[in-house]
Amino acid sequence: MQNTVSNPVPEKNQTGAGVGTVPASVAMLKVIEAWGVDHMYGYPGGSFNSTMNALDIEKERMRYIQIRHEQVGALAAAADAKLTGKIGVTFGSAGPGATNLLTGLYDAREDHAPVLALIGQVPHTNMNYNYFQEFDENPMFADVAAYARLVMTPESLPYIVDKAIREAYKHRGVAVVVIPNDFGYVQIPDELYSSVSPTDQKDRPLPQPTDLEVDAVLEMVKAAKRPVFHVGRGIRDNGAKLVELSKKLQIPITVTGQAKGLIPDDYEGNLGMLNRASSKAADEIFAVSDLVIAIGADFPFANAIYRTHPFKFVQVDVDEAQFGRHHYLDKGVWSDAGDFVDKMLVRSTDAEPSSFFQAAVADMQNWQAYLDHLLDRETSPLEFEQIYREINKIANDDAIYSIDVGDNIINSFRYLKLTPKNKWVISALFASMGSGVPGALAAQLSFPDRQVFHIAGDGAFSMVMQDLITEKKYDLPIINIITSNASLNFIKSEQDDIPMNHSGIFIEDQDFAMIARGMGVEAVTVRASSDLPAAFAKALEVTQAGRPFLIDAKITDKRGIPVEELELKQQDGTWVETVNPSYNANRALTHISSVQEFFAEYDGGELKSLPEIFAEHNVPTDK
Ligand SMILES: CC(=O)OP(=O)(O)O
Repeated sequence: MQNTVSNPVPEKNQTGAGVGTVPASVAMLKVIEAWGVDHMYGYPGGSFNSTMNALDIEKERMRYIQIRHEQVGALAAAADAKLTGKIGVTFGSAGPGATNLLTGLYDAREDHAPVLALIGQVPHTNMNYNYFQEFDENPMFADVAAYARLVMTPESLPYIVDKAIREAYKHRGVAVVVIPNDFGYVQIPDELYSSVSPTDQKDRPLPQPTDLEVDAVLEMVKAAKRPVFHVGRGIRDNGAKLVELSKKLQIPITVTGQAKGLIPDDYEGNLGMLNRASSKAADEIFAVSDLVIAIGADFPFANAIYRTHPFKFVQVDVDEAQFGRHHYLDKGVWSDAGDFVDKMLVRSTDAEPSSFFQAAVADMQNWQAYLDHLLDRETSPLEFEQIYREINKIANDDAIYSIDVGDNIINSFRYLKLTPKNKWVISALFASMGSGVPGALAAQLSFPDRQVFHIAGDGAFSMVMQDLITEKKYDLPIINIITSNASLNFIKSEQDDIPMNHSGIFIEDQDFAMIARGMGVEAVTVRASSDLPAAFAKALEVTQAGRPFLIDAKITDKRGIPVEELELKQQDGTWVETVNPSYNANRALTHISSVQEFFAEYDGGELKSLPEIFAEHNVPTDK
């Protein structure tokens, strides 16, 4: 009765090469391999040993990446999916191994990343007896997963995993398969996996815009005086076409967090991101726009930014369930972003040169000059800008960036110069602190020949720093840059913006270089900008030799200019810019009465207000 579930004891040294049969767990891995997956992240536990056995059998085809906390594995699988578009795979054993996955799985769900999570379960004969680490796992995953199933027979395991992968792709989300450990050892007929035939995801038919829809949008563009694009990750590799459209229709571009780099940062009409991580130009131009065309964009700050401005709103989205999610619709176009842009190019004629577009470009150039001026300074104690100067100096043109949550999101947006050759991974909607190390692991594993930067604050890094061990174990030559200022500085700024004392945001400073060295990773500490060139030269030397490196950059807790505090209103037919007083209630800036004072507070004497720039470009002030 060797092959029955009632006697699931594994044979030693199973090879998976039995005549016509194979362990169910091996059959499952072969399905996952057939979908083009070559590595998965996890940490073993007793309830997962049948799959660990299969991972040993399949080690030539499936690389097991041993992370040191399941949350890191789940976040890394999500990052794999965000970086490659292909499904990421992670696992955890029953009980705590399963619960530890949740943060990463929610991150995947929120950022529409297809992820398969395999969950260990006690042997089926022990289920429902309150057995060690046993609990009913499916209800817990019901919310995060688009598909969650408990495997009921060994023979169904390869099918259920294949189905789970299809569901994850279809919903661009999480699929969970819970596997009673004993089932994985059972020999099942090998045709149960060999009949699996993955579908090429690129062949998925995408909704197309009709001529009528595109013409209606073009009419709205003609009627608008200050149109703006807001572009998300849905634009994928069509950034160059959007630049062409932006020039042709004279419409400036703003982007979402995940779309950084998809439109070259050096395109003059790319104003960058909105809201707190924004450029001044993006926030200002968006605030005065009378037509927003959102293309493949999800935007978590819609209630703060979209709904507070009176513009007409066009939404172009590949997912018909997303329409109206962020703003009432003047026009919805159910379409792939690239196909929409293609058709807009074909059906439009060149717009007249627009003073509004020129003013948007000038506003961005003025902002860029301000940033360059801050980059060029020398500072001791170290401020954050010079770190970005050094990164830009040594970065390859196809470098990949994993940026953790906090001030580094704002600063990376402002100071890193990216093009579509680069890749960038963040935890955008779930904003999970601790996503930086996992993102870098995923980047270096999926793209072993490319340079990978990981930038994190001390708070975020200390949540996952044990996984420097993983960088070391697999010789992943990641450049880790920790900006440490013993403060949760992003949260400090939020507390500064409301009337409250600082509470709970100061954290113990650590010697992260010493911690890294303790884990076998070479590292240095820097305290002044003059230390940076040598530190980055060492980082290059070590990573080019195939080893990870860490720079612990001790920075001040200075806040970058909070451009989201600027407000634009029309008064007597002209635009007036002020600083929103409600932001300043509890800090030294309460005395500020003009935007010029506000700019000066942040070393921005050369910054111009938007009404000044509008005046220089004769932008009509009518409503
Ligand atoms: C979350 C947070 O405040 O991080 P940082 O200190 O890096 O800004």
